Amino acid sequence: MPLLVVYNPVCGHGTARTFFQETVIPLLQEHGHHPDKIQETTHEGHAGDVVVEFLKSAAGPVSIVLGSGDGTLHEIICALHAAPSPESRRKITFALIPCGTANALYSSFFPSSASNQAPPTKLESLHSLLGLNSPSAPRPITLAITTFPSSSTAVDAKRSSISAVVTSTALHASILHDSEALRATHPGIERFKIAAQQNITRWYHATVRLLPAGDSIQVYDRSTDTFVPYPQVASEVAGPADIHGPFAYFLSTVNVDRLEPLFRIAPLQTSLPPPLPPATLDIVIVRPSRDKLVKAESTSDRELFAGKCMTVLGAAYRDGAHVKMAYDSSGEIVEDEGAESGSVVEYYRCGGWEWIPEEADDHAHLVCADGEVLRVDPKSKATCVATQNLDGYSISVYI
Ligand SMILES: Nc1ncnc2c1ncn2[C@@H]1O[C@H](COP(=O)(O)OP(=O)(O)OP(=O)(O)O)[C@@H](O)[C@H]1O
Repeated sequence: MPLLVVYNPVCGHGTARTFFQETVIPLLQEHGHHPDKIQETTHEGHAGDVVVEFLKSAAGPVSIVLGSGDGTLHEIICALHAAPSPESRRKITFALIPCGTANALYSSFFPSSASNQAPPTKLESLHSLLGLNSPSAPRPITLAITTFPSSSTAVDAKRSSISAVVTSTALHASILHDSEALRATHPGIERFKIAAQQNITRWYHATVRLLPAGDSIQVYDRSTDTFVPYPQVASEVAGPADIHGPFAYFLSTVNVDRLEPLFRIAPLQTSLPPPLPPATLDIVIVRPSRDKLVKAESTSDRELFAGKCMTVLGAAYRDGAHVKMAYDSSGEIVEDEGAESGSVVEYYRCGGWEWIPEEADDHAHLVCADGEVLRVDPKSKATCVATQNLDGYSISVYI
């Protein structure tokens, strides 16, 4: 099978070049795999161009050894979507080498946990390509396609983006927006925590419309630890369901239960894995209106709720404990409370969503797709839909 090796020398702590030259390429050669092309990226967007060019010269299914974070994989997938689609179904299987900052896809497929006898190394996916791990089929990945109807007539107006990890608005999109400016001084995940502190008191004004997968929208019921049909579509005709803001947190994931090795924000992706098909995404929402101690959108109430948000996000680092949190009768957050108290986190599984920001709220117009930050046009919306079919491509990861 044709083999391409691509690595991004500047992602994460900038170690990919040394790791590829000293470890990855020698290991491939030792096992009789001689790459058709080895390419170090030289600029933003380069990885996508390299893959599209390679596919023109290589017939049939291809393997790609990719040394990067999630953002470079995102660029490749977007470049495939922008390129003319193949006439026959094209299979692309990635061996991921986690060299980036967050490496959400890799750390979800090869998780670290207290119970791991031997923590995963950076070579697990490559070992599967080489047949050194116990045999398992490559895992097809679900993609989330976000489209932005544009009022702009500019030729280069960006109309869509595709995520293999996360699509978000609200706090998470603001964090990714602000953290990019901190990359030079904070190359590790601490830049996300600094940006979170800068944005934690903000609320985002929008309406979310949940879109069914097939005819189903599901909501997590923490009292039974199962998904149950979302009430508004239990009627005969399934239709969209609206959730009104303000929102503190709104995020959806495909494929991943975590955004960093220990930040398990969508834990049900692995504890209650979605059956396929149809393709679905998991949505995690935190809204201040569910907290009875929040009376108004005042500075003091936003500060009060910021503390609750930090508690929720902190619990995500404790193996996804936030999905079990509830408000007790005095409005304080407790864990594993009985069914009668209200969940702090709303957790949905469905086919997609629409985010319709209020025009006056500038920050509510930001959307993050795997680290790329885009903006909803005034009076417009973003629509995100899960799929396993990207044009003529079938994309998998060696696990
Ligand atoms: N030679 C290069 N010089 C500058 N930027 C580059 C180069 N090669 C790739 N890039 C850009 O580097 C950016 C960061 O890459 P990537 O997202 O993979 O890593 P990361 O942000 O460190 O990790 P993660 O996405 O997992 O948090 C990408 O936007 C990519 O376009």
